Amino acid sequence: MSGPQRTEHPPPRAVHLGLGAFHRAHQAWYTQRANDARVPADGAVNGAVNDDGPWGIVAFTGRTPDAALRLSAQDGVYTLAERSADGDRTETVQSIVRAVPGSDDRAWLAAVADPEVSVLTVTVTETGYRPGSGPPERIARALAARRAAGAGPLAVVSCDNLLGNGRVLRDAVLARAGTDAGWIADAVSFVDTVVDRITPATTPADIDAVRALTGLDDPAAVVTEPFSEWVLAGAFPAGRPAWEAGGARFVPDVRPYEERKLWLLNAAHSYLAAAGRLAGCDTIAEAFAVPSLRAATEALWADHRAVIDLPPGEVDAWLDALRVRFDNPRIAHRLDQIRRDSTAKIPVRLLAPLTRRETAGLGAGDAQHAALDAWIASLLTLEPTDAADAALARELDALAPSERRNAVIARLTPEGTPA
Ligand SMILES: NC(=O)c1ccc[n+]([C@@H]2O[C@H](COP(=O)([O-])OP(=O)(O)OC[C@H]3O[C@@H](n4cnc5c(N)ncnc54)[C@H](O)[C@@H]3O)[C@@H](O)[C@H]2O)c1
Ligand SMILES: O=P(O)(O)OC[C@@H](O)[C@@H](O)[C@H](O)[C@H](O)CO
Repeated sequence: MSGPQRTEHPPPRAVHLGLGAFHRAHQAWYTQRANDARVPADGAVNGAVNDDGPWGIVAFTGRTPDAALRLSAQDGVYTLAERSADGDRTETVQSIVRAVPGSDDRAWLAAVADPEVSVLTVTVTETGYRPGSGPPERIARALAARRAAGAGPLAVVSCDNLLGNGRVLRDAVLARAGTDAGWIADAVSFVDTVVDRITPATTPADIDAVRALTGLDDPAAVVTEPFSEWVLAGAFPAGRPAWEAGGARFVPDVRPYEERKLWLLNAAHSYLAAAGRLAGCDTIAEAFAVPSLRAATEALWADHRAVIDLPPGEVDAWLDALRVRFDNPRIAHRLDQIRRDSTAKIPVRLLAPLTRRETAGLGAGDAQHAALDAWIASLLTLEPTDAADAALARELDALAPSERRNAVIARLTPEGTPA
């Protein structure tokens, strides 16, 4: 049986770091949409961006080469299955033109230094921005190579679940840039984004489902939900794909949208991952179907929405859609995947909105405290997923139960949470 076949050859004009399921379901899919919506050179796509040809992506893995090897074996082409509660719809994505193991440093530097490349997207998880983690240093070295090649300005687009992801990445890269810092500050734009599309890790059952639907053998297939959102703020000094064609929105400031997404969706995910696993559930849909967990999630949403700066009707509509997304029983988003590296996620998802409530004079919400307590209980009870979770669990274990929540708040609350 054969795999998906390439029929389009867009030239490499974008680079990605962190080739995983989400890049295939999100940025590469938006780029495919932009390529599909191409109009003659003098036309405009959705009235927003003049089209100047198709865009191909050279995508690098972050840590393990597996995704690059799988995708290379099928020339970068893969199947995306959109899974709703009623069924699956498949399409072929051809925007990734090369998939490269992250260990190939020479290819990495050459790709970013290519003058035809004008966008670098990044998905390296929350841990990839921790002090001392590899991606900022790798990006700084690649930007130095770009400067040396005289390849001109570039936009770097963080697509990870952080508050102010562009600013955080910019600070981390500049801190490692040495004598290139001045050039980077002038020539490289760091774009803030809100990214949203629930995309679990692909399973063998997903590959079987794609085979049954398409007749193709595709170990690089990705299964995702129909919902998708991308909100961006920042400059693209050398151009970009017409991502509006897939529904991306360009706004002056992403802050209210990122708080809505991280404090409603991701906060609930982390709460359900902790409390749901303790209750014996495996997936978000299972946990959200437990009445007490659903009620606690609704209470957490009530605490958080009080400090989200968007019209109430807009938040209502977004939450209505979110309930449908969480209820989708055919998206098996495993709680064990969501609770990975939780020490890096809780500051953004639970502690920043807690600080915001306090600075707004509302005080911490009861549901926020309950969610933190559930997370602490999960840390102390379940197998840790990384060294940071294990170290924190040891620390909390040595404290009296009544001291643990305050210790977490004191230790992990992010500095500079905007009031
Ligand atoms: N999957 C989703 O539903 C989803 C939705 C929105 C945003 N995101 C963002 O995308 C990220 C990746 O999600 P995914 O589903 O593609 O995961 P994945 O495990 O499929 O891929 C993650 C990629 O990041 C690399 N990586 C991980 N930690 C790294 C580190 N410390 N340094 C360098 N590279 C590292 C991995 O090697 C891999 O290439 C998430 O952490 C999140 O920030 C994911
Ligand atoms: O991908 P992570 O590990 O940052 O977080 C797990 C989930 O909360 C996350 O992937 C959501 O599904 C996603 O942010 C939805 O857009």
